[in-house]
Amino acid sequence: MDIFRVLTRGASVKKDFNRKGKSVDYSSSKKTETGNTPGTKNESAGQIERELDFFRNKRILNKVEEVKDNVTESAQEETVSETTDSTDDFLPKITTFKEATELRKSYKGNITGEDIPLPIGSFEDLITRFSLDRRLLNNLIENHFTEPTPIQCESLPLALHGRDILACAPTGSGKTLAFLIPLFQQIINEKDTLGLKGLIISPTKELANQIFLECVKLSNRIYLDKKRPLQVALLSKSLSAKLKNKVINDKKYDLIITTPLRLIDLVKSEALDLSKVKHLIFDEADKLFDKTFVEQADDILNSCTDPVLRKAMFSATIPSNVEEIANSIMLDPVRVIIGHKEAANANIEQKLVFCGNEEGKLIAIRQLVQESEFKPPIIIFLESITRAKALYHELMYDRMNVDVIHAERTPMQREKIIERFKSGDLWCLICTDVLARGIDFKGVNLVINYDVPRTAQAYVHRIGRTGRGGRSGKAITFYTKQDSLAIKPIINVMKQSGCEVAGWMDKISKITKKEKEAIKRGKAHTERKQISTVPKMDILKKKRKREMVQASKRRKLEEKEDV
Ligand SMILES: Nc1ncnc2c1ncn2[C@@H]1O[C@H](COP(=O)(O)OP(=O)(O)OP(=O)(O)O)[C@@H](O)[C@H]1O
Repeated sequence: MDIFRVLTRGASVKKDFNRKGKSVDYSSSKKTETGNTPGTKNESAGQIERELDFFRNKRILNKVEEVKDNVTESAQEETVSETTDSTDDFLPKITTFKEATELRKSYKGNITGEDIPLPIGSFEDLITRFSLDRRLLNNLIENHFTEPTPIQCESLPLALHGRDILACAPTGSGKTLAFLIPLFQQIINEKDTLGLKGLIISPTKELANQIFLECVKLSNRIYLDKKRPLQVALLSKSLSAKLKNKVINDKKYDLIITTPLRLIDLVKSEALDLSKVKHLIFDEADKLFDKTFVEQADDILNSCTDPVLRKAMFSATIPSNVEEIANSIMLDPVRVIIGHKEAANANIEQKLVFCGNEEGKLIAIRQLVQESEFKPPIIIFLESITRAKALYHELMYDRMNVDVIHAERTPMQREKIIERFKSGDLWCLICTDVLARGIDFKGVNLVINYDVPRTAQAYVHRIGRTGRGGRSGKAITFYTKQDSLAIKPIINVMKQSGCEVAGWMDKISKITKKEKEAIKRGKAHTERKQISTVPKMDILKKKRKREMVQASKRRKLEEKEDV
């Protein structure tokens, strides 16, 4: 239980994103990641914390201490000071095209577009090249973000040069900071303009909330002038109401994070003015430009009327139709691809399990529970609310520590369950695709696709809830006879991600044109039999009993009416 709690606690579990595949020197530490001094807690927990404290090298701890000292001295100071210069000796700077090519080769970066700036080799590189605000750098280091990930190396200089960006990088590779860091710097640069300057659009409330929490970390102690802190808001129901009723002035905020519908509603009721927005970011862009959201995304674009509006789209999957849309709405965009566009995160071990039929899936999951493979925390994805509920009842019946999240649960219930899962009180989370995108649970060990996802993209995002921040993870996908077409795109993702694929899988993975069309039209997924281990005879007996009770009630009523 201790191990589980430590593995799943809300605090960051970070691993070096060393781009050259070298390991970091994890020398002895002064403090653990949570700030506890080793030895003050029980030994086993302390041991585990040390193992998970990936940033526990002397260099970084010294830097954090140094930053803390500086921050207390000058919390509201804006200018970049010499503190950072002392780090020049160990932090790489990219100054030539040759160095840039080498770096890009190391992380398989494919960057296309006109006048592409050099990537950065370190966060400190941003100081010399872009006069990065020291308080922003301090906040990064204090939160143990000491080295940029590949997508950050590329996106930061691009955004700070004011370029439109279409970025595709693996799940869990740090895309959030890739758009947040330059956005904060730009808001600081535009401090003389009052009102909303930046907008981040997310497809789900959960993800919007998570991005907001990252913003809170980054904006700590940043003031735009002596009295005015940089103001970030999550567009919640209550904030919407306050803005509508003019309880809050809409000029109060510099940056807002929101889901599309809530924003459109405010704009239509003229409670929020987007005409000064200069930075518009679509996180999970392919979702926001698919048929569910595209109209709302279009409305948002039309409401942001500033002529120098900069746009950025980020996702782990960017299908070609989204690229076309991006090219039509962006100005000279730069396309950043890290790794293979159609692949899953390489840190995830992927596996397919044939279960024959629906009953076989329940047997398979119960078998997994008996085996060492079933290591919490675990997320299980299903294709519908009904099925998620049904599996929840089955596993509850087995006395498993499990809960379920889907669109029918209230925001409060969803929030509480997520908290319990993060803190380690909940071992196994069943959900629909509502949690498939963007959500950053630290240390999820296993993702189970109880139902084969409908698209290769959905698969990449679902399994991307594990193997995040440089950690490893495992994904198991159940399939039955009726999924013979649906698993073909999944096998192709596995191949692209470098997984070992058996000969028979390779053979069946070839998709004909006709099959491609069928998959597109949703024909690969026929209706599934309901989830239940109760034998058919028992279901029939129950049904007959229910009908008999109803018939008897009806008869009694008729008799009464006759009297
Ligand atoms: N430079 C960094 N150094 C260390 N950890 C980082 C860095 N950047 C991001 N992280 C951590 O990596 C994890 C994954 O980041 P993030 O959620 O931004 O991934 P993502 O690429 O947006 O994934 P997804 O595609 O699933 O949305 C987070 O816990 C984040 O705090």
